[in-house]
Amino acid sequence: MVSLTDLPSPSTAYAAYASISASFMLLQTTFHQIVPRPVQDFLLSAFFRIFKRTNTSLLNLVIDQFDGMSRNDLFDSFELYMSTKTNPKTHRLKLTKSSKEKHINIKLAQSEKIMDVFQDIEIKWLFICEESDNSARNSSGRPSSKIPDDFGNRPWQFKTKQWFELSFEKVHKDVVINSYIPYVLEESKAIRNAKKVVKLHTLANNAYFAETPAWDSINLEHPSTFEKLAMEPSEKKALRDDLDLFVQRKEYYKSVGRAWKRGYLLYGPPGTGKSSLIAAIANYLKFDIYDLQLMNVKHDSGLRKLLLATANRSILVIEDIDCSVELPDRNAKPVPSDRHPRDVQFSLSGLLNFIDGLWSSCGDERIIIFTTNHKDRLDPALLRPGRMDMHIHMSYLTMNGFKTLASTYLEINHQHWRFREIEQLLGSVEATPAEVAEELMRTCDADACLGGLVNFLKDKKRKRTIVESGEDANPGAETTDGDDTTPGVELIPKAKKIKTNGLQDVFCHK
Ligand SMILES: Nc1ncnc2c1ncn2[C@@H]1O[C@H](COP(=O)(O)OP(=O)(O)OP(=O)(O)O)[C@@H](O)[C@H]1O
Repeated sequence: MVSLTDLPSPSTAYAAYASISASFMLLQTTFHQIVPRPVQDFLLSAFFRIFKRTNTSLLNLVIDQFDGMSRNDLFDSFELYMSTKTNPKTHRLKLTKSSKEKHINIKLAQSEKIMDVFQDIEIKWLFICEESDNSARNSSGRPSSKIPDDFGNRPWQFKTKQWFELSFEKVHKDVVINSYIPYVLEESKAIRNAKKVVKLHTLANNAYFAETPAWDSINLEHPSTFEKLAMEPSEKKALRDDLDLFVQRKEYYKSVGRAWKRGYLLYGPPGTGKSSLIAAIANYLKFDIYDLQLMNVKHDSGLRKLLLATANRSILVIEDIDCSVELPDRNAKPVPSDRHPRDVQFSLSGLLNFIDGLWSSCGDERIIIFTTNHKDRLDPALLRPGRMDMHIHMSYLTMNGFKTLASTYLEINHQHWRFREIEQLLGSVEATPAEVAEELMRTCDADACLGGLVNFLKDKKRKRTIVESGEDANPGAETTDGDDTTPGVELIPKAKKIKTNGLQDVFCHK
């Protein structure tokens, strides 16, 4: 216990106070004499900032780049979001772009601050990046351990620790955590989606010989969009609405106990836009395409591995399902490999069951598209209700479809004096959008193109009349396999068309 006699006398206390005051005044004078005025201002403002921060009602949230050894999703999302929030007060930005990326990435530079406002709450963002050299090295000058450190860096790299600091009034803590952060995550998802480069995955070159074929990928640079597709507007709208509903229904699919997948069957003559529609869907949803050429797959096991290697939010396309491979009957036993020309050892039922079952339940947001030129030749198993959710008929060109092409190819967005005649011809002759598009590309002169199209359609009509009346359309001409895009193909049976390159032919611009 402290007694009164232990306390310093008033004169001792006064002497101590006088001595501290004198030292303080001496320090202050020295500070003013040696430290330049701008540095003084900076130190004082820093002092007051720290003082203010620790004594007011501000709350700081720290979002590290790494959570232990794994990346922190929040950091990546926030980084993306911040790139759209730069303003004239921003002093320094970092720009990056890898060879595979189309867009330039904008990031904040060290110590940059950004002010964001959400529901009238001011939120200040600060980006901090700290680097320090890694000292523990082996004899070759490299660090001994190969395990990434807690910043996720390989040990021979500089340690870089990056984080965001958000500061705002403490009273808004709940709004920021429960509303603002989910909002930032949603926004960054949309930004990521907009930046996403859609890919086309095809079987690797050695797929046919490999026991376990693999996917190769390239950027899908097909410019097809719903707007440019020559289709009936009502059909386009129905399909787009269906896609919109599908991607929004994660919880619904879960609640009804179904895999989150959707199947579309596109059927119609060659050149009516089935591949273009697939590209338009991929561009619209930003889903990658997996183009599965069944001809290049030998066994059920290889097929399963390929399907399991596909990612979520993707479209699995099997083109020309009726003729791309001789699928054995669904109830038949596999054909012995020594008797089958292609060693095919998988069945249509195996493929369908796997797609319906395991494959689709292993992932989310899967779309599967089959295409065919001959719906009537399809195995009934494919047409069974519930298997393909929508059957989309890609038909010969209608007047509405033609107007879309005229707008896209010739920029004619109003009535043209040739339209009446073209409408009459399209009503009596079957022309594919591919054929008409070809005519519309012949010159830059719209009148000349439409005149050429009229002649083309009249010629087609004449040939068709001759074929129907049993006369020889091209007297003297040699009989050839011909181009099966002519509507006459429906009247004269042709040999089965075997596709070799599928979507690759259409999509890869060399
Ligand atoms: N409906 C359409 N709208 C706009 N362009 C089309 C349409 N159909 C065809 N085209 C044009 O014709 C070209 C070939 O069409 P596409 O390959 O999409 O037809 P397809 O039905 O898939 O043919 P195939 O059955 O031979 O694969 C496209 O690149 C496009 O320029």
